Amino acid sequence: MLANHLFEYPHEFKLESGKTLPGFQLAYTTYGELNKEKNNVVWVCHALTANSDFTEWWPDLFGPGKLYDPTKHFVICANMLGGCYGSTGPLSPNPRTGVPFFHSFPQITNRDVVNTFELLRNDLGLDQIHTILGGSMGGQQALEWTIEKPDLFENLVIVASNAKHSAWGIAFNETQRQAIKQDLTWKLNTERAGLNGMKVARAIALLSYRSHLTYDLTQSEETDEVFDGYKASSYQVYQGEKLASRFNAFTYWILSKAMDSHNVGRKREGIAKALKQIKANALFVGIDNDVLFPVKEQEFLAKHIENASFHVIDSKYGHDGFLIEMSKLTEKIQLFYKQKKLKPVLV
Ligand SMILES: CC(=O)SCCNC(=O)CCNC(=O)[C@H](O)C(C)(C)COP(=O)(O)OP(=O)(O)OC[C@H]1O[C@@H](n2cnc3c(N)ncnc32)[C@H](O)[C@@H]1OP(=O)(O)O
Ligand SMILES: N[C@@H](CCO)C(=O)O
Repeated sequence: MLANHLFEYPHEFKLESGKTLPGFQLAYTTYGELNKEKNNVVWVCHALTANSDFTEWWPDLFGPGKLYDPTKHFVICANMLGGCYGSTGPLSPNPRTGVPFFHSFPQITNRDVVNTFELLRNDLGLDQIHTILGGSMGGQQALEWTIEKPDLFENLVIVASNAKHSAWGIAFNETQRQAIKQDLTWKLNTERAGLNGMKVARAIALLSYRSHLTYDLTQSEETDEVFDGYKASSYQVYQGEKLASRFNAFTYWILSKAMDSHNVGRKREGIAKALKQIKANALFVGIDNDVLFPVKEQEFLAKHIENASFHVIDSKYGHDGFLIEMSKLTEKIQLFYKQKKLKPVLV
């Protein structure tokens, strides 16, 4: 029932920057079947390093008997443009030259990513979306889309995200890109260029994805006798290695820049006016201890959107709690449907 597909867009695609891509492809995953009324669509937007297989990184939400059940819903998620899981990105061959884009891949924004989703949606003939869900960068994209197409979405669920990427978030991303830049291989046009720098970038990022409390609870030494070779140190190294086995520095660079450029108010006369466009019933969930997308950012969103609720998940994990606190997140979404008297389950 879980199926992978490819959408090819063979025409020139204009980016927000004014630059163009000579077409693109999106690799996407679906789970379940579209019903006759075409009203059972659940669209998921993935975060920075995740992929279109939502059952891998949000396993508790999707499956038979779960909140989003493939016997009732048609769940879809596309790998974002610029990524490295099958959609067009910096390692894809540039049809204009026949060799991978590498450093020549143009800068993209969340709005560009959403425009590719919109082309896919049209191609599939989906003219209503029951619920769109996204966390972190995926939440930024879900928000962009519900602003751009207010009549398309019935419900919007956003976790640990924001209306505009914060100065703090940009500073973290820039520091990570500086680490990539320091890697002497970064200038090369090879798949592994900048990979050691990216390992450091991931280690830096982890400091913003977790919290003081997380490290305290999971990486503290058990004895007073240690004076080198700390658990916290090997954890940082390991996390860099782990990402390097499934990602590349070009995509890391492009997507972190896309995140930095996130501002729903751009060319829409400001954030407040942009958020007023949203017609969907909205749920914003913040994660306690999230230093990267602090709960005040989700509270702000809820305040500026009609029909919005705001909840906080108590967590010791910080930002990554949006991927880890599955049962608490499921409860919040169930409650949202119940309070709004909405039917999450369609038959
Ligand atoms: C569910 C998935 O991970 S799907 C895989 C793709 N992931 C995605 O697409 C979404 C993004 N995912 C993520 O960001 C992360 O996977 C999270 C947030 C979901 C979970 O993070 P994790 O890194 O798995 O958890 P955590 O921080 O507890 O680290 C555990 C790993 O660190 C290792 N580790 C823990 N402490 C130490 C230490 N002191 N020194 C070295 N290694 C350590 C563990 O052995 C474990 O290794 P493993 O992942 O190879 O089993
Ligand atoms: N752990 C998340 C963090 C960004 O939200 C990821 O790697 O995508």
